[in-house]
Amino acid sequence: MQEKGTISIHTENIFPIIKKFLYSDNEIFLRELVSNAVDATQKIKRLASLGQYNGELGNLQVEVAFDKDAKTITISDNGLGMTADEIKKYINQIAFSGATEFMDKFKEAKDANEIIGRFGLGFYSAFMVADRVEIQTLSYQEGAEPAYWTCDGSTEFEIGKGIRETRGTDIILYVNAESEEFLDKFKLQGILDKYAKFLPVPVKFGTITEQEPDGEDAEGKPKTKSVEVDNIINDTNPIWTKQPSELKDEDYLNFYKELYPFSEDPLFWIHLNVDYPFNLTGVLYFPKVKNDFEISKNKIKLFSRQVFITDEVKDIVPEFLMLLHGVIDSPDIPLNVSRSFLQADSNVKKINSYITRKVADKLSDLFKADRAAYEEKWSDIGLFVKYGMISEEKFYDKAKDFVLLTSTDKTNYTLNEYKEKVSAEQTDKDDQLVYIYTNDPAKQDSFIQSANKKGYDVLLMNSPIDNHFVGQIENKLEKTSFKRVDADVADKLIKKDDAPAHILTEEQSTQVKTIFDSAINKPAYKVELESLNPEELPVTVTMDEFMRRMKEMAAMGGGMGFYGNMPDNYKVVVNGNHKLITRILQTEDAEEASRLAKQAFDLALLSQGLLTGADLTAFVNRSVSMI
Ligand SMILES: Nc1ncnc2c1ncn2[C@@H]1O[C@H](COP(=O)(O)OP(=O)(O)OP(=O)(O)O)[C@@H](O)[C@H]1O
Repeated sequence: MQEKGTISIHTENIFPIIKKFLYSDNEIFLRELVSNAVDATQKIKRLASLGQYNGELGNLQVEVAFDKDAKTITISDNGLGMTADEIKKYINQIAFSGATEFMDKFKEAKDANEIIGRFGLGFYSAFMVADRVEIQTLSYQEGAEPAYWTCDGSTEFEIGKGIRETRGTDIILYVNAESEEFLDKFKLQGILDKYAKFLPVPVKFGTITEQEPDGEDAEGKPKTKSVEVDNIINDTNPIWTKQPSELKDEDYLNFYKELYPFSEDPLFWIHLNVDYPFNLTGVLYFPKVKNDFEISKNKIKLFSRQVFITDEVKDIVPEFLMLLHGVIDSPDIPLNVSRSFLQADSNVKKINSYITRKVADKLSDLFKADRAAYEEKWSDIGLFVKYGMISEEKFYDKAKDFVLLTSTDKTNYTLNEYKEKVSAEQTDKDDQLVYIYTNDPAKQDSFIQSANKKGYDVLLMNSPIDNHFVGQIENKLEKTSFKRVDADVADKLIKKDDAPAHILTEEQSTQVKTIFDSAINKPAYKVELESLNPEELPVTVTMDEFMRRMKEMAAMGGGMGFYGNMPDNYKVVVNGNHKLITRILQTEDAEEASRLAKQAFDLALLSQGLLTGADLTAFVNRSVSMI
């Protein structure tokens, strides 16, 4: 019995399109065929468990082999096999039931994944690399005859009696001239490692040499001999398929090493396991994140029933968790559809919020269970937490209880603890709490010391995300504002009614202002006289908090272009109550008074790292002449 026929498709010839269009992604043919083979073995197992197959199951396995001379790649399985009728039904017809739709839609598809899965063309991806494909198969059904099918990529096929003697299927690809690169051990091994490493059925690819004990030598030392054993490329039972109770920390760490061989150990992990309302398993790791986000991104691998699909999980995992590593496996994620569809998919949305919740719960547990250990990890996880609080409302609601604020003396506080700590000293006359922070403790040291002297605490906000984070919590917390420690002199950071009295008369104040204005002689620096604590520095240079934030936003492209174009403006606060100012007033020689003023101003600049170039040289020379 041999039959020829035409594949039932309404469109002339689909293969040239598949081949040409999908060329860049052509390695996925192996994923598709190996997955079909795995499915076939799982189906026979299922039939056996349902009592619909009573024969020997044998060692269920898939094998990938290649023959460089014959230019073939063969994917074999001992699954359920197909009868000739089933080939006609599943290969000839079913595959192309969507062909018309395919022809309409293929133009908008962006990659091979999209087309192949969406139109049930898994098997036909073989034609991306093969001139001719042959099936040899024997069905599990009693009395079934072996069947054979072949097709050269045109719409013509041939079907007839096959030669396979045991249950299962061989798919033989006659590799085309452009795809001979696939006839290579390392190339195929690489593709299998990528897509098939965790398939649930053993996949054999050639053999490897192992050493086996072989008695003892003449001196009684143990001997070994080389034996060829099957090279099974996959771990059929990866940790995410197991129950957390079966696993030890070591198992998680080993798995992490297997996925990311050159990475440092992760901080901790979350085992995901849901089956309702969607099905999802996986393990997500918190890596040690360096300040460079980008290199840590895109490390989560997405699987569907243990078949690797992609490491682009952008729409499935919330943006702020893109820094996590690990695997997610879900048959419920529509893998083969376009981006916009994925974003609108309700399962994807649920998965997204499930992951967010699990991560928040894990952090909360860690915080509650062992505060000290949590604080130790804070420098690494702080980034996730803050990023999450900024980008996801739901996460903010949970994280507000375990986010930590770190003071310059390295003590950590929760939001509530911090409020409690500073509210007595740092509430201003309008009942607003003022949190003071530094983004550069070395540069702002003199300001920090002045603030501490006044009994104020200064928070450390020097991670790349803190700028945004400050804005976010300021919005959320009631009656609370943030001021960078150098936004004003310490006496003025928090406006209270108890300002020290002026010791200068108005006339004297004007006189001092004139001396400083002419000594400094720079339009960007505006001199103002304040009556501060006599202990404070005689001169301080500050930039207004509002102005500075606007300029920072403009620099980051935040739409504050107007502020970005403004020149830097500084306030030069002269402490009228400081004894140096009195001395300047009493100095009769105008030149000497100006020199003193200039010296005090330069010292203020120096303490902030603002004194550079010729100004610095002039300062050094002046200082030398003064001592
Ligand atoms: N190795 C095999 N053993 C038994 N049946 C197979 C084998 N390969 C393919 N088939 C049959 O051919 C059908 C079509 O396969 P194809 O890969 O084109 O689509 P699919 O597997 O149903 O869907 P998709 O690959 O898009 O997930 C399969 O559903 C299966 O019934």
